[in-house]
Amino acid sequence: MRGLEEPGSQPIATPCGCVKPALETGNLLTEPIGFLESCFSAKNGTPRQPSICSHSRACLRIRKSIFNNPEHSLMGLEQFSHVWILFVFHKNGHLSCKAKVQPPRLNGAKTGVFSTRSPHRPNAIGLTLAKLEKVEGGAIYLSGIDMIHGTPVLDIKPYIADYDSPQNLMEPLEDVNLQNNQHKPKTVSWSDGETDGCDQRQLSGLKEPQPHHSAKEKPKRPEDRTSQDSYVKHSDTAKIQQPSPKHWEVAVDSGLESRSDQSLSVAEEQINPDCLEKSSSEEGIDERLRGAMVLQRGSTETQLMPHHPARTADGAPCSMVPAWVRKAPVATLEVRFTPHAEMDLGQLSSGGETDVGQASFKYFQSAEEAKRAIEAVLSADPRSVYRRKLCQDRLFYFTVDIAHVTCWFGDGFAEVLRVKPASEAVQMTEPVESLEPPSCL
Ligand SMILES: C[S@@+](CC[C@H](N)C(=O)[O-])C[C@H]1O[C@@H](n2cnc3c(N)ncnc32)[C@H](O)[C@@H]1O
Repeated sequence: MRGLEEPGSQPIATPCGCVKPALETGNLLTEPIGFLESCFSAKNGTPRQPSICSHSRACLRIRKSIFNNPEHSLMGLEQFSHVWILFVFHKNGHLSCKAKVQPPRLNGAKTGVFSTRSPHRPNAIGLTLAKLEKVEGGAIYLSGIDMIHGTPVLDIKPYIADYDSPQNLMEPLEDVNLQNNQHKPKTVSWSDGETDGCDQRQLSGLKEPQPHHSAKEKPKRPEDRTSQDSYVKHSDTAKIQQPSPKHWEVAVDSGLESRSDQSLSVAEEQINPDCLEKSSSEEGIDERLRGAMVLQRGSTETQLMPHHPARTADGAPCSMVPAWVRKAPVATLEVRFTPHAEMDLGQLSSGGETDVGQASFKYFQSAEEAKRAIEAVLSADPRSVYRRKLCQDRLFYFTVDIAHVTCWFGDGFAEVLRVKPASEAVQMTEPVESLEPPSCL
């Protein structure tokens, strides 16, 4: 078999004579399809993953320089509930050449850049799974985002659970009685269904995990199943059906994102760390990271369902993440507002007719929604490791929509002290052209 040749770094001349970087070289000359209008104006206080703050909002207008009729490129996208957004971390300053990084969730521990979602990576490309609120002409409206205002977006792809989430991989059609549109109860036992092949197949040599669900847990009868249960089946079998918004949520909840929501009772099995020695030492992983991995299988309460595909139809394993992704050494914080901050927030209005001089939100629909967004951002502890460790008593500021938030952090909590109108509010209606950088990225 022929090995892959190292492609030349020279651009290749096209028949028309102009010199363009060839796709074969992997040197893609990117052109943003649009620049994001986001409720987050700066990196500070922007959630580290989209799942942290479901109320965060953004709008992306496809540029006319990409497609004469941008709306044509979005045709059909409205049938999807979620989209992948590929973008450039344009505020990184420079491309990173560090092979190891220190993700804030690891509180100072190092790990290889490619085992993280760090913005500091060789090609500065970000990937966010966002909820698609609506498609309007040549624009899409998103929620649950972690990108700042002005972010250059390279691509949009529909999120398809069947392809994108190992937990949603298809089961054989025979499992479902399509005619009656009812689920056939499987004859599989709990332990059959859930003591999956992940460990045996992929982690051979590891201690065999014990099933952790009690004997009391029984397979649900069809009539007892929740909407979450039925989503799995519907998505497997009737793909052209438009899922209800409730089902959309479920799809993401069982997806791959790391969550700040520590209340999720994730069913997990701690695997003998010794067995990871080879790969972890070879990768140079930080000593503090050694230890358990988690088989991603969802919560015992909601996801240990007999038909939930803990492994694929052909017995392939489900997905795995290291334990730190779900059980980070960084605690979730309690968030409080001082009476003063509550009053400040009440004075920011949700748009429409406002009293003279009253600032109004561009992205949030109400002060209550803004409050929930602020709580979500702070409970995930948005501080850098440096700040967390060395500047504990410093005030922390960030801007979300038109709210400029001042807070401080104590032991296990964050307290919002003031919420003032930001002097330079992020404008949802701002002409896109004004966001575009002069020429290159
Ligand atoms: C940890 S990254 C994850 C982004 C994406 N979900 C991913 O996994 O690739 C998210 C952080 O990147 C930073 N960020 C967002 N947009 C950015 C941009 N345009 N340039 C540089 N940094 C950005 C913010 O500080 C945000 O908290």
